[in-house]
Order: sequence, then C-alpha cells, then structure tokens
Amino acid sequence: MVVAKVFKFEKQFDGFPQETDLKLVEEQLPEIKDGEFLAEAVYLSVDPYMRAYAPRLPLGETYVGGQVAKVTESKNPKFPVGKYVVAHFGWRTHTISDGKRTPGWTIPMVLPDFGGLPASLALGVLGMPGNTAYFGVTDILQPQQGHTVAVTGAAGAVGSLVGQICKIKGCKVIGIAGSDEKGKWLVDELGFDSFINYKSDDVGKALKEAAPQGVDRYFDNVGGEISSTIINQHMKNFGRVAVCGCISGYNEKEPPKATPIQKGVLRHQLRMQGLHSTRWEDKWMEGILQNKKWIEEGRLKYRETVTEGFENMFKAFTDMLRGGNFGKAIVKV
Ligand SMILES: NC(=O)C1=CN([C@@H]2O[C@H](COP(=O)(O)OP(=O)(O)OC[C@H]3O[C@@H](n4cnc5c(N)ncnc54)[C@H](OP(=O)(O)O)[C@@H]3O)[C@@H](O)[C@H]2O)C=CC1
Ligand SMILES: O=C(O)CCC[C@H](O)\C=C/C=C/C=C/C(=O)C/C=C\CCCCCO
Repeated sequence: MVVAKVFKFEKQFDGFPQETDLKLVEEQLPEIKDGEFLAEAVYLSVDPYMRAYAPRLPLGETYVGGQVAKVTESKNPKFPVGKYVVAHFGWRTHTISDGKRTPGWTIPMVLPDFGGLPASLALGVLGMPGNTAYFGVTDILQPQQGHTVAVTGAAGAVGSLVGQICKIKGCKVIGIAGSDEKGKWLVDELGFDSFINYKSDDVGKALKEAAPQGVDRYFDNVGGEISSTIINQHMKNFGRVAVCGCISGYNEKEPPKATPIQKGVLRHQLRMQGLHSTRWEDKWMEGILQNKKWIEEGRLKYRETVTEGFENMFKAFTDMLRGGNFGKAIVKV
C-alpha cells in the first residue's frame, strides 16, 4: 500500500499566504488499474501562478503545481517504469495517473533526452519558465540587434533567462530586481549590462542613467508602479512591452493602485501584449531544444534555488514570493 503525502488547499489566502491555508495530509493510494501508472515526485516546482490562480482554485483539493516524478509502477506502455515525467500532479509525493490531461492543466509528458542535464530543469529552463522566456522574447518582444531591453523580476526563473536571451539577440539589457546580490549575479555572471535595485534605487532616475535614450523593449514580470514608470517615462516611440506577470500585486488584499499607463502607451505608440506560456503548447519542444542548445554552447546559464524536503513546500513557496530565490525555485523531495 502506497501512502502519499499531499498538501490540500484548506483556506483561501487572504493577503500573503499563511501556513495554515494549506494542510499536509496522508492519502492511501489504491492499486493501479489498466492504463494507469504510479509516479513518485522527485522535484516539485513553486511558482508565482500558484498564488495568482488561488482565488479560482477549489478548496479541499490537492494544491496545484508541476513536478518531475519517477514512474515506479505502470500499466500504461506510454509511461514505462523508470522513466521521468513532468506533470501538473500538484503538491503531492505519489500520484496515480492515466496519462491524460487533467482539465485546465497540462498533459503529463515523459521527459525528453536532456543529454545529461539534470531532470529538475524540466521545471525551469527546460520547462514552462524557460519556454515563457524563449517564446515571450522571440514571439512577443521581438528585440532587434542593438535594442535596449529592460526586464523586471530579472533574477528569477523567467527574467534571468529573458535577459540572457536578449543578450544572445545582441541587445543591451538592464535588469531590475530586489537585491544587490542579485544584481551582482546578473551583471558579473549572466552578462547583463546593468542592474537596478528597485528596493533601494529610484527606478526612474536609475533607468534614465542606464538608458538615456530610452528603452526599446520592456519584459514586464511585476506590474505595478515600476511598470507604470517604465511605460510612461522611458519607452522609445514604437517600443514593445511584453506583459508576462504582475507579481507586485499577487499578495495584496486590494487591487494595487498604480499610475495609469494609457498616456505613455499612446504618446509613444507602444505595442503592449500579454502572454501566457500555454499558447505555445503546440511548439513546446522548439523552446526546450533551443534553450538546451544555448546551455550546451555556454550561452545560457541557469541557476536553481533548491529547498530540501517535501514538508518544506510551503516555506519554499513563500520564500520565492518574498524574493529568496535566484533563478528557479524548486523543492527536492
Ligand atoms: N505569462 C506566463 O505564461 C508566465 C508568467 N509568469 C510570471 O512571471 C513572473 C516571474 O515568474 P517566475 O520567474 O516564475 O518567478 P521568480 O523566479 O521571478 O520569483 C518571483 C520573484 O518575484 C519577485 N517579487 C516578489 N514580490 C515582488 C514585488 N512586490 N515587486 C517586484 N518583484 C517582486 C522576487 O524577486 P525580487 O528579489 O526581485 O523581488 C521573486 O524572486 C511572475 O509575475 C509570474 O506570474 C511566470 C511564468 C509563466
Ligand atoms: O490572474 C492571472 O491570470 C495572473 C496570472 C499570472 C501567472 O503567473 C501567469 C501565467 C501562468 C502560467 C502558468 C503556467 C503553468 O504551467 C501552469 C498553468 C497552467 C497550465 C494550463 C494548461 C492548459 C492547457 O490547455
């Protein structure tokens, strides 16, 4: 008899998540049936969407999330024993799956050959965040050689890759994030051209110094007043803004107030577009293969912030929301 540890969504978040909002329980799993397989979580992801989507999630259910799991029993030939899968099984250690899509989430996928790279990357640079960065830059932002690009959430899973991909495209990249240590990593190790600490610098003033002629492309991971400042005061005419996330407001009890951006969009005739990684589901492997190639060529670096122990999922999640992560935040079971 297999016993799964599962985090259930006990109470709707009210502001910043509290430990008592989720409940760790044990579930006895039945024997697998024909067409099913049993998978044991090896790495689990903690992502901002888990906070952003919370108001729409049902209470009493397993909390949402992606994981890399090892198939330990199988009566489904597409998911043989020993293979690793990446799937939205949620915050749980063991899962019985029929390999089909859970409505509203992604379909379980056997990990492609990562050529010796760690399987955990399926939650980061070789998974959803990596593809958000890759397609967000190539399809939405479309930076040209010589462009100046600003990216917020710059030291996180998506932002750290966005900046590097823009460097690969020949751009000047300005990263905006929440600590000088993050800035040092971005500039010294990832090759960003400059860094702004939004917690200690005046973002408008610092951006004027870093990009006196203005910004051609802005990849927005945070929303709020920082984005209003960039859009209203720093974009060049006909610039593009890719709206990827608005984490600055996810934990707020009331919708955050920020200076309206319409004036800036109009004055500079900007093209501003929201994006959601799932729109590229039909060409998902293109992003994974390109990011993998850039890693192998030494042109794309990744970093993971690893929390040990399934019991520490909540801590890893809230540490990430507070900015404790460099690159992708994951949990190792
Ligand atoms: N559209 C899509 O398909 C996707 C969108 N996203 C979005 O992209 C963004 C980044 O996601 P991801 O890379 O996974 O997460 P990160 O790895 O960037 O982690 C979240 C980071 O957000 C920063 N942060 C927290 N609070 C604030 C705040 N008030 N203002 C500014 N920054 C803050 C913290 O860094 P710091 O120290 O800099 O504050 C923290 O490390 C999120 O908004 C997310 O919702 C992510 C994946 C897919
Ligand atoms: O309120 C909002 O909508 C804000 C959303 C913020 C969020 O972080 C943005 C994007 C989230 C991306 C999540 C990607 C995932 O991998 C998990 C989510 C969804 C998978 C859905 C698959 C549907 C296939 O049809």
